[in-house]
Amino acid sequence: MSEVESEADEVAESEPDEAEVAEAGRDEIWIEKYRPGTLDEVAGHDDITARLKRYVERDDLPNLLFSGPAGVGKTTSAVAIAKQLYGDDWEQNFLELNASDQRGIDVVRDRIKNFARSSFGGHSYRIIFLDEADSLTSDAQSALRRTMEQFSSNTRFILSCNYSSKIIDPIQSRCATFRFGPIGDEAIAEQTRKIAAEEGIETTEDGVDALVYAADGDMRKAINALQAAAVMGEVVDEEAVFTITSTARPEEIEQMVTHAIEGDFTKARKVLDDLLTNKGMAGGDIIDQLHRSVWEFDLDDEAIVRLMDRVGEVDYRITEGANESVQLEALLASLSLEDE
Ligand SMILES: Nc1ncnc2c1ncn2[C@@H]1O[C@H](COP(=O)(O)OP(=O)(O)OP(=O)(O)O)[C@@H](O)[C@H]1O
Repeated sequence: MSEVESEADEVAESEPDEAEVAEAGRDEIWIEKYRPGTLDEVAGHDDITARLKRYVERDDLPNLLFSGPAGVGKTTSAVAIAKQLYGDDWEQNFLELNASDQRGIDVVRDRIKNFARSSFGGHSYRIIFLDEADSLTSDAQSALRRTMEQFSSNTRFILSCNYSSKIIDPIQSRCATFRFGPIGDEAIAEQTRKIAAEEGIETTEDGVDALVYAADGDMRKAINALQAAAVMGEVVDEEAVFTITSTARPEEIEQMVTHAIEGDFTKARKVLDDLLTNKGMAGGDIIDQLHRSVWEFDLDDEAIVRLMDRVGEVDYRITEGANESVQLEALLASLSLEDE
């Protein structure tokens, strides 16, 4: 194994988590240090923040439902609303709960009731932020709906979830829904450049592009990757970012698919093996990258259709627990056979 490979192997074994990032010599986790404090600072969701600001200005907040993928600013926006409404008192008037609390929904309900019964600082309502609301069963959601009604005079709920379709209709109809999409590339690039400048970290242009690519719309992922890469070396470049995030370069994915489509299964399998073994990538992530990149490859329409068909099938099988490398090899094998 070459030096570069063994180095890649070492760092790719596990993606650094937030605690490791903090331990690695930095005082603070950057996602917290640079969490926007106001709605104006929330990047990439101008329409949403403009509407939320109007509620705050009128001090007239309805119940809210925030839906969208991880790391795009749902919690951040809820906290910003509380900060803008309550100023220094915001922590006394804002309760953050996780609906998937290990101790069960009864504990969550009790905490909601205790918080909603009390009042603080003469405000007419307090805010309860319930994260992962879509992890509640329909029965638990029905109970939550009754609690929302019971305390509607002095409490506003902000529910956060990945999929609003998993929230029962009676709750949806009691909330104003905001769909937070993945954050745009430009907003992620701008935020990571800003943080790097404040931290005195040098980034190359291809390093920022790699952060944007690896983050795939998730600002938390981009900032964590920047911090982890900054711990690794002087300059945050493409190499550092792809290594630290266990992300394949788009060229590697293209190479793998092209070999397979040209009928050279052995070469295609070698690239796959390198991604799984040396770069420590998960099969599901390779499928995600394949899915994202297909349109950028120089393939004819028929090849794209065939590939997408296989990607859908393999994605489903991996999600259901099938062996990742068997599935990916089978995908490459079927592409290789098609050409004959
Ligand atoms: N729109 C954004 N603008 C600026 N920073 C952001 C934005 N979204 C996320 N971040 C950064 O990522 C961190 C995590 O974001 P946040 O907790 O708001 O994500 P979330 O959408 O609530 O995700 P989850 O569903 O996983 O809880 C923030 O502390 C902040 O540093």
